[in-house]
Amino acid sequence: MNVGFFYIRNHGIPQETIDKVVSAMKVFFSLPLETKMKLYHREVGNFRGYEPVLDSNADPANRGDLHEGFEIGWEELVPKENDEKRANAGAMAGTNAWPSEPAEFRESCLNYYHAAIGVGKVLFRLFALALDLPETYFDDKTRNSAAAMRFLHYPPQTGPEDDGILGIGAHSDFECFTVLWQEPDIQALQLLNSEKRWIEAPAIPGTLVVNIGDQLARWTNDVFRSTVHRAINRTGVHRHSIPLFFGTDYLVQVEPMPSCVSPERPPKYEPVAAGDYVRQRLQDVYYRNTTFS
Ligand SMILES: O=C(O)CCC(=O)C(=O)O
Ligand SMILES: [Fe+2]
Repeated sequence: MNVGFFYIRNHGIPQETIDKVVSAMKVFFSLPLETKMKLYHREVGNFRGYEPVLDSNADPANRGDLHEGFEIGWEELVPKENDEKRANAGAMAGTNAWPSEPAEFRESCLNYYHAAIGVGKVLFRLFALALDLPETYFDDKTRNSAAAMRFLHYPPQTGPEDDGILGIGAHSDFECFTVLWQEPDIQALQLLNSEKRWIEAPAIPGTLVVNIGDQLARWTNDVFRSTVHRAINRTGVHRHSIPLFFGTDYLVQVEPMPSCVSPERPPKYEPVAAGDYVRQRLQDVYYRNTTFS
């Protein structure tokens, strides 16, 4: 409920699942730019696919973000007939675009994706209990797993502090919460504390970092608050991270829940359909003022 991130240990995701996805993404990012650009997200659509360095810009005060990325949404490892989840994804519907190499990329990514979704489902139950709601409150609002995952590579950064380029500029996340794997012992992530000072969120081996996003802040009328963060990689070595943005189903109306509204705490946010909200925020990041727009 305060500004900050929290860490999870013993999250249950096997180390092998993590090792496999991390090595697969490192191979993918080492491919020639022209190979990766075959999956360019502006051609794939709906924010899926490859994003080159300086393609996004999270902070409108900046010039661009010094990372490359690859983004996916919901997909079963073994497709089911009548995949209801995908059919129902509303404003953010779309299929993933996969590279042909490394061969194990899709399987490694989806194994990790579904393991991390499992962690997110547990967290939703804990958030419900923390709000004095029934434990299953979010279950029917998170059936279609509106969950996007990014694989990120931050090259080491050497430019001056004030040139308007960071690994990822200051922002808060758009969905309910983010489950983040960061490469152990490589410091890059920072968050803005209540005194408006940047403090480090260390990359503690064996943990996942969780931060609250704007959907949950809107939904709970700021009982849970989203925390502004950024990443700067000045370590001299390459750094990778994997955020999973766990949201509510895209068709759900996100509006301050009655238990979070009172005469002393009037509603701060207008209702908005979850998918429209996420889409608009992504559009800002990718189509605002980057070198590519
Ligand atoms: O790479 C990180 O540690 C943070 C990434 C992030 O904030 C984001 O993708 O929204
Ligand atoms: Fe973020």
